[in-house]
Amino acid sequence: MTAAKNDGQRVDSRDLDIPEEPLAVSVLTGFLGSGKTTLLRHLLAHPAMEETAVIVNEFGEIGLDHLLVEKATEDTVLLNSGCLCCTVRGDLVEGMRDLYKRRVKREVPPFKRLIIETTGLADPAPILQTLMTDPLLSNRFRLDGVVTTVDAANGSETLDRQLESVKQAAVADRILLTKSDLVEEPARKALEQRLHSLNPAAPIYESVQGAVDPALLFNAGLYDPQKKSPDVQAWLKAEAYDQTDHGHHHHDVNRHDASIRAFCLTYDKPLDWDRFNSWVEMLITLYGGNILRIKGLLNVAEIEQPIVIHGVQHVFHPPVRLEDWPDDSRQSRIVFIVRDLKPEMFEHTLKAFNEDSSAPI
Ligand SMILES: Nc1nc2c(ncn2[C@@H]2O[C@H](COP(=O)(O)OP(=O)(O)OP(=O)(O)O)[C@@H](O)[C@H]2O)c(=O)[nH]1
Repeated sequence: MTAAKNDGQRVDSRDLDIPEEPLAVSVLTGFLGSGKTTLLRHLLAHPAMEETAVIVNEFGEIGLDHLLVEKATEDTVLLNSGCLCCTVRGDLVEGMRDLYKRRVKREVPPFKRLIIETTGLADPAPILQTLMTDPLLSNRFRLDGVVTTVDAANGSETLDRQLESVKQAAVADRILLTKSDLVEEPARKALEQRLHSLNPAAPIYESVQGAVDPALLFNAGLYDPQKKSPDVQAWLKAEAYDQTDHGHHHHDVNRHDASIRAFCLTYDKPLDWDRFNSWVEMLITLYGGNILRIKGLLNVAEIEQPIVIHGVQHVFHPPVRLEDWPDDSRQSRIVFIVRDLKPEMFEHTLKAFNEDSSAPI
């Protein structure tokens, strides 16, 4: 089969390398100077990271120069390891589409994984939303997870001063505590505890000079590519969240993270799908910006299999129907990370929408 190129030449589709599955994307975020580039350097030199492309969504300089050997195309460089790196100074969506196009046309090596390094000042939520909603990107890429670097030496102070850094830690699937060589054990433990209460489900790993096993940081999504099946328990980690005692959180109003709450709602009866959707719509309309992340495993009336939902602020992935329940429980479990909102409000409104027949649907 042939297709017309913009310049009028014909392209033989046998020349195209179209990936069979969406490519895994990991978002690497973390505050300025927290060690993102150092981590990338280490990761990209690891044999397990072959077939990786990196987009550095930065305005500053890229610190990967010593690894560069060859220019693949104008703004893309091939690293020693065979990985690919390009800098997107403008629009990330354009950059990703362009990189995908070049991969399909075999102009760059056939990478299977993409890491996006965000600028240190970024709120990662809009980037996650873009990945989930852009129609061209969401078919070609799937979000594997968010890796957040936190500087063990300055992390606590940064969390005090910069709301962005709190959000970066709150939406992480994996947290990497960097520069742990620079702090004493008690200070590191206190920071770990703080990060854990911000985001109870994210494992925290330590690293010095970016040294970490890449296997710990990737494959954080619902779908386990090794087993070729979803691993919903590892993904949801409902048991890590505060289930009942809403008073556990510290209430130091001078700390940004005092405003962040992570909790799990459970619901025993099957949910009415329309009512549940109306509830979510209500939450998004009224509080979208304050809902950093929602993940859920739902028991929906008249559907035997569980339904998985995943949202970031205003945006939701399309719900996924799994083949089977991960355990014997048929409870719906929804985990939230929110800002300036009370768990009780979620609990009461979920009940009202599902059980009060006069509630709007
Ligand atoms: N002692 C020590 N220094 C580290 C470690 N990791 C990174 N650094 C240093 O911290 C500084 C900042 O690290 P980068 O990797 O550039 O941090 P970044 O997050 O990419 O920084 P920006 O791109 O500015 O946001 C560099 O001087 C690193 O050498 C570590 O584990 N221990």
